[in-house]
Amino acid sequence: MLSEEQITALRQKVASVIADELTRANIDWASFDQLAEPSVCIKAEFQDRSVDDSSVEQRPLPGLTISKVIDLTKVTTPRSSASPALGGNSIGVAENQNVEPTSGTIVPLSRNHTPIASHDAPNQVSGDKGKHSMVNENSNTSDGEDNGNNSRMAISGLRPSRGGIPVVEDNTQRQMQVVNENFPKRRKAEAVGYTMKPSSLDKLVIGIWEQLHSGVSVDPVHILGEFMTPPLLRDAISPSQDIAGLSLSSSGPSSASPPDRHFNETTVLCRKVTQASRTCRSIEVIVQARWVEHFDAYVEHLKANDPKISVTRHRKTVSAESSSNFGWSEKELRNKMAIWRGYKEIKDAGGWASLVFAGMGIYRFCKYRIGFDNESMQRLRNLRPALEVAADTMNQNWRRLLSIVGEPPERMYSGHPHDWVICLDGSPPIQLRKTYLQWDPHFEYKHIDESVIDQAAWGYDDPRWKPPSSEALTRISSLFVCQDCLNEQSDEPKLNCCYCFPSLFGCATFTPPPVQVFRTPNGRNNGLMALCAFERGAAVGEFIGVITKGLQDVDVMENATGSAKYQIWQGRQGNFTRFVNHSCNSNSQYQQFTWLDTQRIVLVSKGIGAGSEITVDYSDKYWKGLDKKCLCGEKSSHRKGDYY
Ligand SMILES: C[S@@+](CC[C@H](N)C(=O)[O-])C[C@H]1O[C@@H](n2cnc3c(N)ncnc32)[C@H](O)[C@@H]1O
Repeated sequence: MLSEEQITALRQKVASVIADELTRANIDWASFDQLAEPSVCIKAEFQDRSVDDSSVEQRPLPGLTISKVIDLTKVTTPRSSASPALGGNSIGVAENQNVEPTSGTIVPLSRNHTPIASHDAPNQVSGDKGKHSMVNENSNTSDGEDNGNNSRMAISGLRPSRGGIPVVEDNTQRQMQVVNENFPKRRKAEAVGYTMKPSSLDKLVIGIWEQLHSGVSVDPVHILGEFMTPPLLRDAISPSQDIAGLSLSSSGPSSASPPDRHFNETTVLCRKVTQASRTCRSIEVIVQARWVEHFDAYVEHLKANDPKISVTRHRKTVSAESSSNFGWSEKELRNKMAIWRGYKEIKDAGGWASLVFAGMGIYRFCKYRIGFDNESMQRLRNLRPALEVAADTMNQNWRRLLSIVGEPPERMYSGHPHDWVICLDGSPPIQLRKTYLQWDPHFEYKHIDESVIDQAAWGYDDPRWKPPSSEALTRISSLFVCQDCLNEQSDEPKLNCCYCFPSLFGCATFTPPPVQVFRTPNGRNNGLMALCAFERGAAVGEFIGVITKGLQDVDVMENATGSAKYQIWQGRQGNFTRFVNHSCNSNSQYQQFTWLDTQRIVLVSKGIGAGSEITVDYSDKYWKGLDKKCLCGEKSSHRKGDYY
């Protein structure tokens, strides 16, 4: 019995031999042009060569023969290289269907899957009846459409999915669809929470969200002790050193550091200085805001002690004393104080987090004071809990900065950012689980970044596995080729060349998506809000959950590769896409995308404004026969007749 590693090595060997043979063969590639529908026939037989008798024909081992005709039409016919993102004809679903390759593929694949603990298995969770289900019926869901290409065991590190496709009736309600068409024209989505038109306060607030979600760390540790180490730039490039780092001085090349070390050390130093500077900037504004408070308190104190003198007079006295301490003219101090007072007002409304995470725009905002009206400040007040949840859960040490101004350093909100549900009226955030207890007293939700395979349903197989496209066959050096842009895909950022959804796949930095779970005001329980704008075509996130099958009457996304139907269940674990509500005029849609030969479902923006609720169209099928009314409120709803 061969081990899994041996089988993988065997596959790789076979693949590379075929590739070598193709290179060696004197193929007139130019004449491919003349073939209307080119195909290649690959035959491989595993034989026992130990059979001595040359007169006996070597027989192939039963069951281990590959014989496949591979359609190359798509390889030789130029395709659009546009991203699967919006705006082109290259929307993933349709493209992916057409390039469904055969089992004659030679790309080895081995992916590890995290099995879910049996107690997490949705099959074993009862009491979830009456939840919703979503379906993608745009892929090759029919077994018959597979053209008999199920025999993929010979070429993939994954074992083929088992049979036993669950019986899920076609007319099951609550099934959502992945869109398989160009985007419809749509009008601008209306913001439900904080309308952030790009001006004054809106810009400031968007800047705060961007800072919060950029992964920036404001921690006093960045300025305390970081620079106590020996000077990092002691080997700075001097005029006597050439740019390649080779010393031209008499001490010779041995004393010089190589350029890569210079570069790496400078990168570290630069990062530290940038972090420290960012942290100092935050400290600066909070201290200045606090200074204004102390200034006002001092004036009040003087007034209380000497009520006969006017407040203006007392203020002048304190200003004079301060300008002398700062070493500025009184006018200079007045100008600066006006800006610092702005910081204080922002802090009073939006809390300390709004100051600490404000971008550079806060200076301009406070200098010109455009938008410092009551309405704007009320909006900031409503935002405060949301900002604090995001700051506490994504930047655990930010409150330590506050001890400089005598505020408690303990965070108020712990856990995952989406463990908290924000209220639009500024009332305190609610724990996520509490918003579901009325339906399920034991509700818990585990936030995960990668889908997990329900082992009880699929063993160690991933039913989302898709055989690589025929393009992949022509580019043997690339292990994984994007079926949309045809570039090489890799989890290793240095190797990856596919930028279809760079915020999700193949790029170095993954920052938390700027979204927050919020309480809908009109009976839809929770929803998902975009804190920053998502450009049309940008990925909001991947639909993550438990890959399972056979669930009925619970919320699932249904999808299929050529040979396997599967469901993604978000009832107990998943990501924020679980909170996306339906709209008949949605501002996002689900699209299929294949990453490393594994099918994914990506929530893609159709143009989402900062502060808007993120919505998708669940499809008619989802609502069919469902005892619920659509509350999206869209007048233009094609379900208007049904639900209003
Ligand atoms: C995937 S969940 C979305 C998140 C959900 N609102 C929550 O709080 O968990 C789908 C469910 O949300 C509710 N929902 C979503 N969109 C809705 C809409 N337009 N009108 C009414 N209910 C909606 C329905 O109960 C639906 O079954």
